[in-house]
Amino acid sequence: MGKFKAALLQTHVYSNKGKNIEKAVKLIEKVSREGADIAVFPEMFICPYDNSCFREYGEEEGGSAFMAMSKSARENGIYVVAGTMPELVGDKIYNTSYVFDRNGEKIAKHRKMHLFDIDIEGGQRFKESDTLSPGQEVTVFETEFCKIGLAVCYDIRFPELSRLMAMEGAEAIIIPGAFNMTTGPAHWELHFRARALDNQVYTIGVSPARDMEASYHSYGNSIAASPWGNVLCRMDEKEGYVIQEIDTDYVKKIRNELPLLKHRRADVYELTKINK
Ligand SMILES: NC(=O)CCC(=O)C(=O)O
Repeated sequence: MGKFKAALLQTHVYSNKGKNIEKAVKLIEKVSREGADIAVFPEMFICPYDNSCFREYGEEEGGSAFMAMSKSARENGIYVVAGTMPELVGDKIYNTSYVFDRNGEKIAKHRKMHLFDIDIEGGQRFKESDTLSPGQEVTVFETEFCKIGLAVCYDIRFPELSRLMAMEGAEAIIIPGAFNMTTGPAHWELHFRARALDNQVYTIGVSPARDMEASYHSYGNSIAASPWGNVLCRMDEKEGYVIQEIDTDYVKKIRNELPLLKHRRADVYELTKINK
């Protein structure tokens, strides 16, 4: 089974958590009827992307958003990559993405590893580390189509992480994200194409729609790039969705024709995970 359809769901994030969940459930139903195999939501799809909101909107694993996504995956027989939500663990908050299979079972969980702390003169400033803690795990999950890597937004800027996922067998990498109006126009597409090209994988990035009333202005532009480095689809800033076909046979073809991963000089350099 080499082909699957991924729905990139560029949702508007309301200040009402329940409304965001309700809308997500309806969207899952809609795209599954339209033939999608995997529904992908954006970073913080149930919560405004604002440090002052993360604790209030957050939940422990198994909370209301988690359960709604699991139930909806099961009822519609579709994989759900539940964007991210603030995960509460004691005093800590993680920016966490859960993946549910067609039976509604949680099959993966990625806590954003690289915290988004930037301060660009005249542009975007954000300090996730004021409220969030970093994850420690590289995340790759199995589907009947292929192995898929999972990371969150700023994680895409660290090529080692995508390379580790490719080395663990990922043929696609899914990234719920929320770039902004300073770095988005400059780097968003470039990163998705670069990680796709250097690892010969599909990359899929899903953002919230832009809301100029919000404190953080998401770039939008949800995107999929091919293992050849081409853009397959790219949205604008508005709410909506795209269903994109992914063909894992094409990954194998590109890797056979241009065997970059085989040509690595493992005798000269290496990349290893540190198990603490
Ligand atoms: N939410 C994020 O991690 C934003 C990352 C971002 O905008 C970037 O430039 O990187």
